[in-house]
This record gives sequence, structure tokens and C-alpha cells, in this order.
Amino acid sequence: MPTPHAPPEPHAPPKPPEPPDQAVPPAPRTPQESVDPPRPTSLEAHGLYLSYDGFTALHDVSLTVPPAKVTALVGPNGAGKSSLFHCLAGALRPDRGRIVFGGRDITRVPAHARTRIGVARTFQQLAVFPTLTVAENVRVGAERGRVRDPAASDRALRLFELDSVRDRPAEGLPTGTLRRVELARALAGDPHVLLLDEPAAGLDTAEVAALARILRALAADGTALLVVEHDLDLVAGLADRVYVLTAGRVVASGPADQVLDPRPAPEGGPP
Ligand SMILES: Nc1ncnc2c1ncn2[C@@H]1O[C@H](COP(=O)(O)OP(=O)(O)OP(=O)(O)O)[C@@H](O)[C@H]1O
Repeated sequence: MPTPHAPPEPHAPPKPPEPPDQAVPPAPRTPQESVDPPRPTSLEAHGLYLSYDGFTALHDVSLTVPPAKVTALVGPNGAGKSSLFHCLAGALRPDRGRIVFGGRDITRVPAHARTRIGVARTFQQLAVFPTLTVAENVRVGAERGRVRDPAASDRALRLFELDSVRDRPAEGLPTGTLRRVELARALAGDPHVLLLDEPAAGLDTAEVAALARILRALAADGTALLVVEHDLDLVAGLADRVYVLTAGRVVASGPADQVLDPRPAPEGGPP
């Protein structure tokens, strides 16, 4: 039975960066590439099927996460959102179908190698290293993402307004701050694609608004973003395209204002 890979063990020290994966040539990138948009690298799922002990959790699911756009994945509990997310991140391998990144089939590429070629993710359950400082946590993300430029971590810390807490251990910081640490860590690796699993969970209204601004800025800079999110107000204001998953199938997709349940028309108005 497939199970998602566990997030990094919260109390374990970070693993050292792994050697380059010979089987997966990295997408062409340079240290300067982060300031050279656009980066036309899409992540695509084609006809994915996934089952757990005979229960089909994903049924012929296709989706595209294009560069410079925010794509959202919504649906009721148990719809298969996490299953699809794990397939895209490489933590689960689909039974059938293909995952394609920048034109290459990466279906069999494991999660850690996907991070190195530019597909970064965050976790629904916060997975920061509690004894490391905020800056050290973010540097782990830079190392995982093949970024050697120390300025990349500093940029991510600044973007998520973490400079004032950069030397504090992650342990004991508020949830909203830790969520930003996790986002900064994912971004520090200079990913082409950012997969965000409920990024607004535990954030207050002001933090959600700030998050939306940052995510829009990242998309404007060329990053492909996928957001799995229950907060439909955030999705409505953020996403360029929304996929609705129900019982393991994509039942609707399109621009947010067309796909998300519109308010009922006023009585006597047009049908
Ligand atoms: N490891 C597993 N073993 C067996 N069934 C699983 C497993 N993981 C998920 N499922 C089942 O697969 C279906 C899809 O689950 P999934 O977690 O992907 O949905 P979801 O849309 O992310 O739900 P939620 O919004 O509640 O997180 C559900 O019916 C769930 O019970």
C-alpha cells in the first residue's frame, strides 16, 4: 500500500545535501536565473490513477501547473487533493499516468531528486527543524534546491519578513511565523515550481493577505505555483486557474470566477 513519505523528522538534524542525481539531468539553470524570468517550465499530470488497497483515490486525473500562474486545487475532504499533491511532489508514485516537468517524464523520479531539479514543496503539517535557527532552516532549503549562492537564503528571509527572527531557534515561534519559515525554505532553493499544501493554515487575516501578495509576486516573476487550499476566499483572490477534485476525479477546471460556486443571482434577476 503506498503511503506518503513522512515530512522531515522534526527533531532530526538536516541531512547534508545529496550528490547530484545522475539519472535526472537538472533543468538548465544558472545562479543568476532567479533574476531572469520567464522560466517556462510547466509541471503536468497526465491521466493519473492511484489506489490504496483497491480503493481508487485518483481516477484519470490530468492537470497543468504552468509558469507565471497560480493554480489552485480544491475539493471536499477525501477528494484526493493530498494524493494528487504527493504524486506531483514525488512522495507517491501513481499506478498509471505520467508526471511531466519541463517536457521530461519524471514519474519515477523520487521526491528528493524533484527538489533538486526545481520542484519544491511545503507540508500541510509544519516540518521545520525546531533546534535550528530560522536562517539555518532556510539554508537547508537552499542546499536541497542546488542553490549555492548564500544570498538566495537572505532574499527568501527578507521576502517573508523573517529578518528580525533569523537567529532565533524555530522552536517556540508562532505558527504563522513557522509557516513563513517553511515557505522561505522552499523558495530558497530557487524552484521553478512551488507546491504549497494549505499554506494559509494557521495564519491570521493579515498574514493571509501578506501571503497572497507574496505568492502573486512569485508568479509574476515566473514561478509556477500550485496551491491546495481550503480557504476559498484566498483561492478566489489568488488563483488564475482552479481545478475542482471530487471523489478522485477532476469535475471542473477554469478561471476562479467561473469555477468557484458563484453567489446565487438576486431574485427576479436574469436566470
Ligand atoms: N494511506 C492511505 N490508505 C488508504 N486510504 C487512503 C490513504 N490516504 C488517503 N486515503 C483515502 O483516499 C481518499 C483521498 O484522500 P486524500 O487525503 O488524498 O483526500 P484530500 O482531498 O486531501 O482530503 P483532505 O481535504 O481531508 O485532506 C480518501 O478517501 C482517503 O480516505
